[in-house]
Amino acid sequence: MQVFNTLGKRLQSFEPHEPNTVKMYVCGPTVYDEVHIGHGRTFVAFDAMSRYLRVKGYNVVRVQNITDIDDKIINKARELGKSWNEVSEYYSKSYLEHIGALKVKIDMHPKVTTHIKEIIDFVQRLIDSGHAYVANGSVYFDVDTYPGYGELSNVKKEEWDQGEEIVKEKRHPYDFALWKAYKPGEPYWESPWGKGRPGWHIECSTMSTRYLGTKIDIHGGGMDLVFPHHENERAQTESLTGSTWVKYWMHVAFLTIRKEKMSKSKGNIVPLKEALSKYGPSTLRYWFLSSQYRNPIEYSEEILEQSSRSLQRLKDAISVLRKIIQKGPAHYAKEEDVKVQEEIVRAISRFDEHMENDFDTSNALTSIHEIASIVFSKLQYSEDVFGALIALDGFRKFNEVFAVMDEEFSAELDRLTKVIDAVIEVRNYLRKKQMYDLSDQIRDILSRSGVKILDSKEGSTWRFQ
Ligand SMILES: Nc1ncnc2c1ncn2[C@@H]1O[C@H](COP(=O)(O)OP(=O)(O)OP(=O)(O)O)[C@@H](O)[C@H]1O
Ligand SMILES: [Zn+2]
Repeated sequence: MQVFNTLGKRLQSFEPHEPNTVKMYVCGPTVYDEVHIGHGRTFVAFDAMSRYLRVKGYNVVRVQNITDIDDKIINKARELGKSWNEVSEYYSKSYLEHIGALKVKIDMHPKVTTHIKEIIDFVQRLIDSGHAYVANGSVYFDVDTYPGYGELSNVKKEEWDQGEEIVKEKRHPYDFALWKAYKPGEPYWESPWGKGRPGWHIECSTMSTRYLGTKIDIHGGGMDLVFPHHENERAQTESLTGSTWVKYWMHVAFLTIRKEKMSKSKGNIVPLKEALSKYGPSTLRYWFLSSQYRNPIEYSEEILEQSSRSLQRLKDAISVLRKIIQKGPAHYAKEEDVKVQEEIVRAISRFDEHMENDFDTSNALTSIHEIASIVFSKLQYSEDVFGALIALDGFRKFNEVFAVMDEEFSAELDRLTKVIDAVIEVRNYLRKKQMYDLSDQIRDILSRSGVKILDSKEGSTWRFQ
């Protein structure tokens, strides 16, 4: 499998440190506003990667932090006249709820404020090893002590002035804060350097090494994090451990709105909770994954409606397949059927090939639509049960990665389908006996439960509305 490494900007073959385990750390949100669909895009991208890796047999451990103390949280609390922790607690709860509703599986959500001791310890070790220095109660990382600085982002340190308020106390303008000295009115923790709070970058180095050890396989986030955040994380961590920290640096392109990055600070967000209630998790995931993660996506209502229709087409194909299978029994496949079966198998292996190519969910999805086309143009008429079983398996595999049709593959649904089929059979009998009052009543009852019956001369079929 090939993955694109931001470090070196090239495709590399994927070989995790340990043969069966993938350790993944994704930078989570700063919780001062609602989680939005831009976050959704990035978090779902890593979710699909994890799911695919799990299908391949890896044990994936995903850690994603919550930044629950930061300038932006403090400012928001001031604006609202609330305490900083009221703000961060409210938004982190909302974040966890909605990212869960989006079916993003994260194993651990460590928060900065419950890891202050570990952060202080990390900073102290950087000071002890000569990579950091104390100035006026703050601690800065001495960038000149890490020769690899700039390799990840290709940004020259000399060209970067962090724009800190008190630059004078830094040895170089490009040094960055590991620990910020207390300012009146701000939250603080006690430390060997006096009262203060952690800088932004140090939290991810600390929490990642705390839970995943000193070597991780995938570290990622949105593209905006390459510089300075990940460049700084890398410098601190590798200075401390003395060895390569991350094997693959992976970054997701932006979700944009009116061609601009969607972000809390720009005030142009579509909250995830709104999008979830309007479109549901599956349509959102489908849209996010219909582009490869390194290509930007532009938000519009039309694109979501179109995604919903495309997804429905896949679900309709599954209904056709289920009917063919239920109808059975399997007959000996004709030559034509075998050709169709082979076509389906080829489409399924193309799905894999695209996923193996840097998680190209976009082309992988195209292969799945090819199967749907085969269902509608061929299987529907040939009613070849073997072909239908192969195709259904392809859809199942697709869903294990995309998680957009979970209802279609639940055991519950299997049972429900059988019950509805039985009711339809009774109704067909009633219609044959011209007992239309009763059969109409059944149709109305089913319709109220979201089951739409389609009558034709040959009999009746049904689908979920
Ligand atoms: N529009 C977006 N598209 C893709 N990923 C995004 C987008 N916005 C944020 N992310 C990613 O989500 C994670 C959390 O980001 P963060 O909390 O900084 O969000 P934000 O809205 O950009 O906030 P801010 O405006 O304060 O920077 C990061 O990995 C970030 O790269
Ligand atoms: Zn981070």
